[in-house]
Amino acid sequence: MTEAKIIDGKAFAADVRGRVKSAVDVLKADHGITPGLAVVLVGEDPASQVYVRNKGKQTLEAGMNSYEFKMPDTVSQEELLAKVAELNEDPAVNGILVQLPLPDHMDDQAVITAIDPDKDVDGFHLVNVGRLSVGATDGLIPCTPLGCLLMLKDHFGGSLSGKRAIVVGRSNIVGKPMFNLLLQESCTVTVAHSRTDDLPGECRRADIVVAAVGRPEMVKGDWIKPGAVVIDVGINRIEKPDGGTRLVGDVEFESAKSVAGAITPVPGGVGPMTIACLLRNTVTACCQQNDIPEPPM
Ligand SMILES: Nc1nc2c(c(=O)[nH]1)N[C@@H](CN(C=O)c1ccc(C(=O)N[C@@H](CCC(=O)O)C(=O)O)cc1)CN2
Repeated sequence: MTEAKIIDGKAFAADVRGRVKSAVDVLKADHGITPGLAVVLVGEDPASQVYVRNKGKQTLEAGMNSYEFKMPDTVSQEELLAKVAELNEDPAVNGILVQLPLPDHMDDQAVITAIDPDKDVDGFHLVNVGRLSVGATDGLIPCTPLGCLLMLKDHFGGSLSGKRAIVVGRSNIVGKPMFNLLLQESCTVTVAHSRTDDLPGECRRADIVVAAVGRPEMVKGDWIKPGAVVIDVGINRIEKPDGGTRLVGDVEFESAKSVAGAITPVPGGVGPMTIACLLRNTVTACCQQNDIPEPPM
């Protein structure tokens, strides 16, 4: 049997960033506008520090302005909300992102709700959730599901119409928006979760499997229909027998790749698309705020 095509998320993300840069060049040349992205980091979480650093670097590389705000984890929610309010009013800032997770004393939803929905480049605000759920075209779409969709559309040559898809996981950040995006593409979509009966059987019916459940290597190769496309959103750090650690997805890659038609690896699959789509959303937000057509990306 032939092995699955490995979908190279790093290369795909680099391509998206290149298109974003070209769009930014058009905005600068034709409209004299440079999009700006503000990222707020609260606390010292090492992984979050890396993600925020990469966001700033890639924003600048795309030719946009990057504004980074670091706050200690002792900061009060009121102080964070005041920063968000200031950024909402700043015309140089087209996109605002508060890095998650926030410290325990903060209410994530209250902070997200404080962001101007038109600057909510994470697509987490209830207004954007609502826009996505009714198929509105002016919403900002959460970056990770958007990245998955772009990879799927590329694989299938543009149309997903009629495909049977399963999303394993029902989180607000990935599972639910992924469901809405696939439904809009005229897929027949199942959302599976911890209470789903016969999860392997449900997966075996799907042409597209999106695994976003947060459990290391839960989806096994014999759950995959031969030739199906597997998008693995999981990023789980597990211990190796020698005492070190390694990253694995929610799919058992080795067994799945000998059955699937195409599969994303972890690392190097969906992960890099998250930041690329954040840059894309920042350009989208900037165009909407200035009432100018979005250059193709
Ligand atoms: N406000 C937000 N917070 C968080 C988001 C988000 O989209 N918005 N997502 C994650 C973190 N994240 C970006 O913020 C992110 C996660 C992973 C990657 C990535 O490229 N991962 C690599 C592996 C990295 C490693 O070696 O550890 C990969 O999968 O290849 C990019 C961005 C939570 N918070």
